[in-house]
Amino acid sequence: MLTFSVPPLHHEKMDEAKEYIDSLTKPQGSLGRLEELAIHLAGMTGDIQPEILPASLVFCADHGIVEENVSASPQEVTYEMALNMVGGGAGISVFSRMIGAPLKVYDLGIVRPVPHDDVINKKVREKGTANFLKERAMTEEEAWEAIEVGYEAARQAIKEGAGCLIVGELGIGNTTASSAILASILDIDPEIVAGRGSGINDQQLIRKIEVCRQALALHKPNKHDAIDLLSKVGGLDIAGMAGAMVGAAEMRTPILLDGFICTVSACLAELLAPGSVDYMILSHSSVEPGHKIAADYLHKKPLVELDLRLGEGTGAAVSYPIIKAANVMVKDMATFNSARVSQK
Ligand SMILES: O=C(O)c1ccc[n+]([C@@H]2O[C@H](COP(=O)([O-])O)[C@@H](O)[C@H]2O)c1
Ligand SMILES: Cc1cc2nc[nH]c2cc1C
Repeated sequence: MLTFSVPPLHHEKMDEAKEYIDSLTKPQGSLGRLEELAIHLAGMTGDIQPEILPASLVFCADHGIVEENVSASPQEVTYEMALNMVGGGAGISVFSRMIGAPLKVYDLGIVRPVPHDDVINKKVREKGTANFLKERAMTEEEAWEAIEVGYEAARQAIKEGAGCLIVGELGIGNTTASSAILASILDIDPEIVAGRGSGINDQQLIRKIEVCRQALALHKPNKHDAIDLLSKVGGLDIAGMAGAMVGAAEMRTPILLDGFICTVSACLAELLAPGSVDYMILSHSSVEPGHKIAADYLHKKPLVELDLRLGEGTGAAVSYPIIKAANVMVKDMATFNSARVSQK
């Protein structure tokens, strides 16, 4: 079992960054949220002009709950899309290339062996999670193992030079697990958070809500305990992402959150290691209704709204140039003094 320790934000550096930003050639505050972002980056990294090279980490796994007809897509899509990701043709592949982020794809429990060296084999369960309407999704030991895979993946990416992590997922059925987790954490009816995922019909949505209700009634997870939640109604991909976030937060590395599943993982990361949330930036707002609810719970405001619902880390990769804009503002803009611009 790992024990975590997340450092607090560096408040002195945040004050220093604010003062420096006010000396740049622009009316004070005129770069709005970019200024807030630059101050936040300083607090996270402890550096007012940090290097924020991006890296994308995608955690893939299958979900036994798909037996309950809660997804629009066949389970094979997890396997097929993992290959597409490393083949360069998935959304996260092209957006990672666009921003110069190396992409690593981890298999935590895709139901089939994946015959490609670039899909990193870290299977915690050969057949993915169990159907949590009938039994626990996984054991507590397996939840820890999946967290550890993510934790080590983040540490490795940061050691290899990453200064900003894009954390994504792939797993048919994972919006059902995420809905159950979030409803449990917030003590609300699953109807409030469950949505259409990759595109289910009305009848399937009713079933998805009922599946979540019944699973929560059966397992009664402890909403304060990430391991209990993950092992009872979670997913290996969701656990991997939570571990990666904790690993990044411990190393003062900014984390760009993506959509619904990713943001639910962020809630779990905060349960595992309080303070992790300080190292997170929410990239966009997903169409999935639970995303806004999870974001509000974490007190996070999305940078952009593009009506995305793909997952994989795509919204984070697409939004990275905004973070980079905040970074070049503070690195490259002239000051009133250096450019000899008059100031009142
Ligand atoms: O990130 C999101 O907000 C998001 C919303 C809906 C669907 N997804 C993706 O779609 C898959 C899960 O959808 P589903 O309907 O099978 O639960 C999974 O692979 C996610 O990456 C992702
Ligand atoms: C094609 C496809 C790609 C995905 N990427 C993440 N979830 C997905 C679901 C589907 C169906």
